[in-house]
Amino acid sequence: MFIQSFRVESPNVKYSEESIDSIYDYQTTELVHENVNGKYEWVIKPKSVRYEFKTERRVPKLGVMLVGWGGNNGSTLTAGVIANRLGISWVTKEKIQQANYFGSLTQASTCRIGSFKGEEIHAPFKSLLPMVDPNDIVFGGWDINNMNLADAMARAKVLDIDLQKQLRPYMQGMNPLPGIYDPDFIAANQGERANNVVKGSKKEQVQKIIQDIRDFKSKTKVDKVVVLWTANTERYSDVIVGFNDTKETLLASLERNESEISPSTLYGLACVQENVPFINGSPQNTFVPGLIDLAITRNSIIAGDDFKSGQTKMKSVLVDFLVGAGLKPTSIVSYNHLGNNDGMNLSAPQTFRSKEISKSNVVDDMVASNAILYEPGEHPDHVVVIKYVPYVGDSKRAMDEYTSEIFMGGKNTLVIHNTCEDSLLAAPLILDLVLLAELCTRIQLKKEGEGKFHSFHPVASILSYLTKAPLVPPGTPVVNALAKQRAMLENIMRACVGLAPENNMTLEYK
Ligand SMILES: NC(=O)c1ccc[n+]([C@@H]2O[C@H](COP(=O)([O-])OP(=O)(O)OC[C@H]3O[C@@H](n4cnc5c(N)ncnc54)[C@H](O)[C@@H]3O)[C@@H](O)[C@H]2O)c1
Ligand SMILES: O=P([O-])([O-])O[C@@H]1[C@@H](O)[C@H](O)[C@@H](O)[C@H](O)[C@@H]1O
Repeated sequence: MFIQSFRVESPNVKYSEESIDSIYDYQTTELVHENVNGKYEWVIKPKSVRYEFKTERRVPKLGVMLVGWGGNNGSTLTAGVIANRLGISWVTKEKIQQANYFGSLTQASTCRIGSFKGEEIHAPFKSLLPMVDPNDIVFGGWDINNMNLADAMARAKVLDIDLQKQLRPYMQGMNPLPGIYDPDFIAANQGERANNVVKGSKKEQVQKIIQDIRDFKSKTKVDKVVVLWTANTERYSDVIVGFNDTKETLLASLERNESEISPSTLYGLACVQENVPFINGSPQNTFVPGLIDLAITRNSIIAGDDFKSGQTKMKSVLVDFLVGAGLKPTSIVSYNHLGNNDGMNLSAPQTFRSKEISKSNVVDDMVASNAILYEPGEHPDHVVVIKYVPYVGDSKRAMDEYTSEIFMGGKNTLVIHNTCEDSLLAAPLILDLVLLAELCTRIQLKKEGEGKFHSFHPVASILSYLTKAPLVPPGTPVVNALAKQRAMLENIMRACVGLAPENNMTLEYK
C-alpha cells in the first residue's frame, strides 16, 4: 500500500510551527584490541549515543545557479522542471507522454514506513522531511557559450521535438551569464564554444561570480541559492604544498593570479566566500585541499564529485552484490561511446583521465571489505574506456563485462549493454543534489555532551549516493556501495523525524 504523507507520534519527536525536533539514540559499536591473558583479541562494545535533530520546517524559495547551464544536462534539467511545473504532455511516436521526475531519488522513489494489517506500507522519499518542490525552483547560471536555453535545448538533441516546441517560449529568454574560461583546463575542441567569458584576473573573476550570485538573488527574490557545476570536465589541478594545500596558500595564490587555479576552483572559492552550497558534478579535483580547508573554516557546504548516473551507478551495485555474496570479481571492463559535447571534451587525454579516475575508484571500498576474497593490495583488473562517436549524440552506449571467480575454480562472466540518453540520467540527480543540499542547510544536530546545535560537517558526504567519487570530510571513510549510501541518507532523514533506521528485519513476520 502507498500513502502520500504521515506524522510520527512518539515521545522522541515534536512538531512545532518552526521545526521538527527529534531525539535519536544512535546504536553503534566501539572496537578495542585487548590483551586478554597474553593473547590479543578484538572486543566489540555496542554503544548508544543520543543525538538531537532540529529541522527547520519552512521551505525556502530556492534559486539554483548552474555552471554550464547551456549544456546538455543544464538545458535538459531546466526544460524538465518547466514541463513538470506546467504539466506539459507531448506526442511521441509511441504515446502521449506526461512530464515526470523519473530517476530522481527524492521525487520518484519511496521508503518503507511500516506495515498495516500484514501489508507493507510505503511513502514518497520526499515525505520524510519538508523539502523544496522542484517545480518552484528558479534557475540561472553561467556558460562560456552565449546560446539561450531554448536553442541550447535544441542543440542538445535530448528531448522530443513536440516538447521542445512547447517549451521554447519559456526558455528562449533564459541567457547564461558569462563564464570563467581557461583553455588550459578543458579540451581544445571546446574553444569554439567560448564566446561568453568573464575577463580580468582570477581574483576579479571570483568577485564577478560573487556579484552574479548576489544580483541573481536580488533579482529573483529567492531566499537561498545553491550552485552546481555541470560544466565540462576539467583536467586535474596540481596540488602543491605552499600553493593550494591550505586556505592561506590558496588565497595567496589567488592574489598572485596563479595560472594553476582552475575555473571550477574559482567558482568554488566564490561560493564558499558567499556561504552558498557548491556541488561539483564533474570528476576533476575542484576541491583542492585549500578550498576544502576554507569551506570547513567558513562552514560552507561543498559536495561532489561527478554525478553517479549510469555505468558507475550500476557498478556500485553489482560489485557490492558480487563481493557481498562471496564471489570474487577479478576483471571489470567498462566501455562506452557517446557523441555529445561531454564526450567530445572527454576525447582529450587530460580530461578523460579525470573521468577515468572517478569511474575506477568506485570499487575500492567493496574490495577492501573482503579479505577472504582479496589478499592485501589485491584488486580486480579494472579498465575504463570512453570513445567519442558523434553520430550517437547523447545516447550513450555502455558495455560492461564483469568476470568473477566462483566456487571450486569456476568463472562467471556478466555482460551488460546499456543505451540511454546520458542527460536524462544526470538531470534528475542534479535535482536531488540541490534539493538535498538545501535540506542540509535546515538541519541542526547535537550529540550528547555537546553544548549547542550545529550543522552537518560542511563536506557533505551525506550526498554520496549521487556521486561517483564522494567527497568526504578529511580522515573519514569513502563508501561507494549504492545500497549503503541510500540507506545512510534515508536513515539520517528518518532519525530527523524520530523514526528508527530501516533494518529490514521485519521480525514481526519471523
Ligand atoms: N550522464 C551525464 O550526463 C553525466 C554523468 C556524470 C557526469 N557528467 C558531467 O557533467 C558535466 C556536464 O555534462 P553535459 O553532458 O551537460 O556536458 P555539456 O558539454 O553538454 O555541457 C557543459 C557546458 O558547460 C559549459 N562550460 C564549460 N566550461 C565552463 C565554464 N568554465 N564555465 C561555465 N560554463 C562552462 C559548456 O559551454 C557547455 O555548455 C560534464 O563534466 C560531465 O562529465 C555528466
Ligand atoms: O555515470 P557513468 O555512466 O558511469 O559515466 C558516464 C560516462 O560513461 C560517460 O562517458 C560520460 O560522458 C558521462 O559524463 C558519465 O560520467
